[in-house]
Amino acid sequence: MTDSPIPVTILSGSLGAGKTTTLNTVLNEEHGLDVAVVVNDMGEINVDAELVEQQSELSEGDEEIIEMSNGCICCRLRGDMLEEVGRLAERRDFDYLLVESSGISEPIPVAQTFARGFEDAEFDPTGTYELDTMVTVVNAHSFYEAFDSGAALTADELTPEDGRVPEEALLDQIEFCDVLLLNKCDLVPDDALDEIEAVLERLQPRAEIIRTEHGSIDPGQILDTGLFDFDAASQSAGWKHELNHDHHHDPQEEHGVTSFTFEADRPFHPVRIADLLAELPAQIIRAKGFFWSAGREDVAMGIDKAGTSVRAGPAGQWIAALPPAQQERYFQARPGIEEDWDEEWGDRGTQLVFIGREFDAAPLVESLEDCVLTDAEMDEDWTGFPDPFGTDDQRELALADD
Ligand SMILES: Nc1nc2c(ncn2[C@@H]2O[C@H](COP(=O)(O)OP(=O)(O)OP(=O)(O)O)[C@@H](O)[C@H]2O)c(=O)[nH]1
Repeated sequence: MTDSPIPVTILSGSLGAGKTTTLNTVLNEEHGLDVAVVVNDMGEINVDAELVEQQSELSEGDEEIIEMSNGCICCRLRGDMLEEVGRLAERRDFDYLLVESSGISEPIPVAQTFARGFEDAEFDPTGTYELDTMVTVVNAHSFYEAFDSGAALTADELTPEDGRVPEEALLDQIEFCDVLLLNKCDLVPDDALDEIEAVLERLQPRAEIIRTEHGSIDPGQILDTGLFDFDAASQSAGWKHELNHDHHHDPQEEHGVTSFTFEADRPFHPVRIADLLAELPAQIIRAKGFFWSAGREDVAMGIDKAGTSVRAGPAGQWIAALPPAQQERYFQARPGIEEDWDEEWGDRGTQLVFIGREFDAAPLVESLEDCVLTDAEMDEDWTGFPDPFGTDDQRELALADD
């Protein structure tokens, strides 16, 4: 074997989406590679690793499976995983590493672990491993059911360690990957698949979308693709595209999928916007961005809607609220910032992206406009407004089963 870095493919996706099935299919296909497998399962017993062992005819001894339980590789197990892959690398008797991450893993820390190492770990993977492909397996059937009933997008019942909900983990995984496998296509009618694919394209314009049944793919579609690019992946979320390119603020409708950006220079009334956010239609699959809530002239409020979960709360400081010396640093680091700088209010303002299906954007835009302060309210003392948003962090506003 040569000393060139060992390529790594990471498989993400919610519980039951078909990660293990895909893994088994790929391992059983002719791929001409000696593949080592690391499986991260959150359960006490690592069922997945057992399944992989039973199904993938390991008698030849050309595949090695490392099991990791009781934690998630994006959180507690980051160091452990590096230790394992470090141990594997010492032997170097394989030429490809395939990692199945738990359904609730955040893809960015997992990718970072391979691409940039992890400070507390003894093993530094850079140079030894090279992230090749980030794959997210999407359960087409859950999407279909969610579309039909406004139910959650994922059947995953585990809660990520940082208190996020599984739907947020799924959206993160969709928004940060190179290949999206739309699995369980056998359980969904073709016209619904077209619609799901249109939604996925809007959520993640950069990813290659492949429809699968029982994880059946050509191994070359996820092994040795050379597709991974950290910076490109970090910018690939559809909502970032919408925010960064102000080419269309008018609602864009295609294949039943609508997206638009809402902007305002004046603040929202805190109660009105909180009510609106709690009542966002189920057809809005993704909402992201920041807003100015009257009375909160120090912090920018953030919104994060992923499927049925909606969070809102303090997300960062307005540059205009920082001490002058710090402001100066922002001006230098981000030329062009002055263009949108208001003489009185600086960078305070609102920019929100909404992505959904079969919804009429006009009434929502109108409702958002009604949340903006009126001329009379602009002259009022905003500190007198009741403020339903918490002070700590973005918090859950509404859940599907509530
Ligand atoms: N009908 C149908 N069933 C599938 C398909 N892919 C997987 N399954 C089944 O769905 C169930 C879950 O599949 P897994 O591969 O274990 O899913 P996973 O993502 O690895 O799940 P966890 O490891 O538990 O998070 C299994 O019973 C599979 O046989 C598919 O395309 N169609």
